[in-house]
Amino acid sequence: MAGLMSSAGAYMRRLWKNESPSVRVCLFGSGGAGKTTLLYRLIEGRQVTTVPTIGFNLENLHVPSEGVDFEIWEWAGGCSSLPLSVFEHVVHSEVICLFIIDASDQYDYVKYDLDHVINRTEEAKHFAVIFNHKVQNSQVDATALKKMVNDRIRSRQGSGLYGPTCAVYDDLDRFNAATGEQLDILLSRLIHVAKTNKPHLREEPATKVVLPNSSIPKPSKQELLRRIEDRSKESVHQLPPDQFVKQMIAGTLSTWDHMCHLRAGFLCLMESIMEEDVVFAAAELFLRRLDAMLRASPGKFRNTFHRTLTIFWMHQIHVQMLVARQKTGVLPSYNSFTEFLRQCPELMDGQGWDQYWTKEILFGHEAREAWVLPDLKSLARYTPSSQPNKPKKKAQAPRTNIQIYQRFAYGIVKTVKSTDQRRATIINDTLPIIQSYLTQLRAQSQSIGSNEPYSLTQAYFWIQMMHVAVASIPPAVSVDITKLSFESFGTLFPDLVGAEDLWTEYYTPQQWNSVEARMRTVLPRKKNLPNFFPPPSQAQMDKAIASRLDEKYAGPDEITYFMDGRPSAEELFLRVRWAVKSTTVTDGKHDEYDGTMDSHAALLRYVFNRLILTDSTSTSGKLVSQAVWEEMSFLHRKGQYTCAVFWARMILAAFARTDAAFRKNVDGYRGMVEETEMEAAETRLFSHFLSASMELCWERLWATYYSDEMWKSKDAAVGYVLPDKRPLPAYIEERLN
Ligand SMILES: Nc1nc2c(ncn2[C@@H]2O[C@H](COP(=O)(O)OP(=O)(O)OP(=O)(O)O)[C@@H](O)[C@H]2O)c(=O)[nH]1
Ligand SMILES: [Mg+2]
Repeated sequence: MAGLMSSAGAYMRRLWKNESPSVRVCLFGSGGAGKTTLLYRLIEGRQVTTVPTIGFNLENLHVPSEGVDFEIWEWAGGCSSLPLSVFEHVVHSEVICLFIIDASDQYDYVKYDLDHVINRTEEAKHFAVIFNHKVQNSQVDATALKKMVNDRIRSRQGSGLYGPTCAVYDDLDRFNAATGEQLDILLSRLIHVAKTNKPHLREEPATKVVLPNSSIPKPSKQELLRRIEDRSKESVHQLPPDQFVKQMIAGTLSTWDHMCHLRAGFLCLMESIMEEDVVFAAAELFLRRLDAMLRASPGKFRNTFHRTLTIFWMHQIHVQMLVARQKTGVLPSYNSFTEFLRQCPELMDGQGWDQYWTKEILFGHEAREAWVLPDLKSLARYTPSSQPNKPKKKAQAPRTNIQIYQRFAYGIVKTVKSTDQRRATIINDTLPIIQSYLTQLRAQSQSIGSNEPYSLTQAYFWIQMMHVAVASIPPAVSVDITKLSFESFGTLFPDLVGAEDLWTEYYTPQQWNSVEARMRTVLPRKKNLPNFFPPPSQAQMDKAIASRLDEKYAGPDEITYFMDGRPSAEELFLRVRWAVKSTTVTDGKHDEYDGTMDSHAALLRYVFNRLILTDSTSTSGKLVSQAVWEEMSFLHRKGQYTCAVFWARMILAAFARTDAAFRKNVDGYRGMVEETEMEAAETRLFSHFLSASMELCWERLWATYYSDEMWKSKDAAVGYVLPDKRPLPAYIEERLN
């Protein structure tokens, strides 16, 4: 089992691993110290215009003459808010940490950042402090600052617990990141450290000392299994699942112990298993039930309302459910909780949280009310091991018009479900899109599709079929089709999605292929279109769930086109058109942003408008990234900081990828004076922009970079947290020009 589970750390290390033999350097320092300036002085050999770094910049520096390659990670200032995960995953025993201080800053300004970094880089190979003398020959006397920094570093080194070798490069008293003065000395020192083996400072290896949270010894596996056996004999655990839930809500359970918590959590997870954010959906369900229980019998049970702990346990149970699924091929069943628990007795240790949080954090007010990330160790994540014999699921590119119609039809039905717009409006708006898509495909290649021209009747037929299919899923079932990929949906209705000749039941070939049917919707001659289908069987539902989970937890070697609910090309194509259309009628409003499809499109449009109006080459012009950040910062105020950073970076990266022709059109747009002309041009540009980066229209794009646990944390709301799945694309302003 250990092989199946790996900690987030191990997963990220694999993704972020130093594949090349380059030496990693981490640049830390307070905001505005000159880290970015130093980075690009090294990389580009000149002074670049910088903006406050969002997240980090990552560049490679080759020094062929010395045979050394550096991989430099420059972190945004204000390191004291950098989360533990940065240090855990990026700093290891071969890493050089460089802390830059603006020599004109006060010690009070830098000390928190300095302490934060020192306390978290014990694994590093070398730790050095350098002073950036921004203003040369200035009156500022940095002697006091330098002394305090020296004292601080010495005391750390003298503590005997600190691993890295340390140096304060205060002899470089003219060092300047912008002009590059004394940069050669800094570089030669870094090269020297890179080429030197890590000195052994002490006899025993330098291990991080984590003070145990409690002195109570951990129960053994036998002990935990014994607890499970004992408790499961109690009447409360003999109750069938439905009864258990009923009695919980009614406040009539005989006890409310740790095993009851686990069972209630397990059942909530089973009910939420198809949700996109299973753990969070289940946690909310659990807390609602808990609340009902506490109200129903005031004083009977201890109030165990605690959001962070609830999410923690949901996460732990969920990981074990996925592990069980990988072992046996199926999810544990609703009725087999005790059996499930025997496979993972560690869940029975009610103190299990103490490896992850300090008590101070976990039992503070904030963690009780909101989801707060662990401060000791990242949560273990489920990463499926690759199974060489398992057939790989690959999305097939649609070959025939029917397959294309079906995918579009499914996209339409999903759109109807997930936006406020009326079905008829959506269909009317979408049919021309399908037509243009097919025309485009026909123009691009002769071999794609069946080469049949667009047919209104055919398009409409499949829309109707998909709609009826979706409507025949019983409402009580927790299958939310807005979260199902087309492929998973196909497992629910194999007779519909698999059967390309379904139309023959309704239309004669003559009618189906007639020119008339192309131009307008003709009604079938053989049989009326259906109003309902038989609902999917339980077996088909189970298959759809399995397919959805396979997609959601695709192994690293099968990161396919679906990865975690990524919409199909047809769906993205629709989303682009929708985004353009919905934002052209009414301009989006900032304060309504809630991350849904409609508000997301409005956000994109808003930022895009600002982007194309910002002429960074004019003297009065703002930097593009600055303008984007200004436009996004309302999200920051709304407590969605990481979200703001993420979309700012994604939009900027997409903008940086646009081609010369597009930029030229942007210039043309800026030269326009006529308002209506400008509006039309802006819409055209927006449409071009999104068509080139269709993924931007997917409001859950973040899910390919972040786990739900990271993204939805309080930490991500108030500050920037790093993606734990893969790094964001880098962006620097000047590569735009
Ligand atoms: N004159 C002078 N200005 C500098 C020097 N280093 C940085 N600056 C200026 O100081 C400001 C901040 O520099 P950055 O390199 O962006 O600072 P940073 O440490 O990356 O800042 P954050 O990313 O916000 O943490 C910019 O306006 C730079 O031009 C220097 O050596 N001399
Ligand atoms: Mg910077």
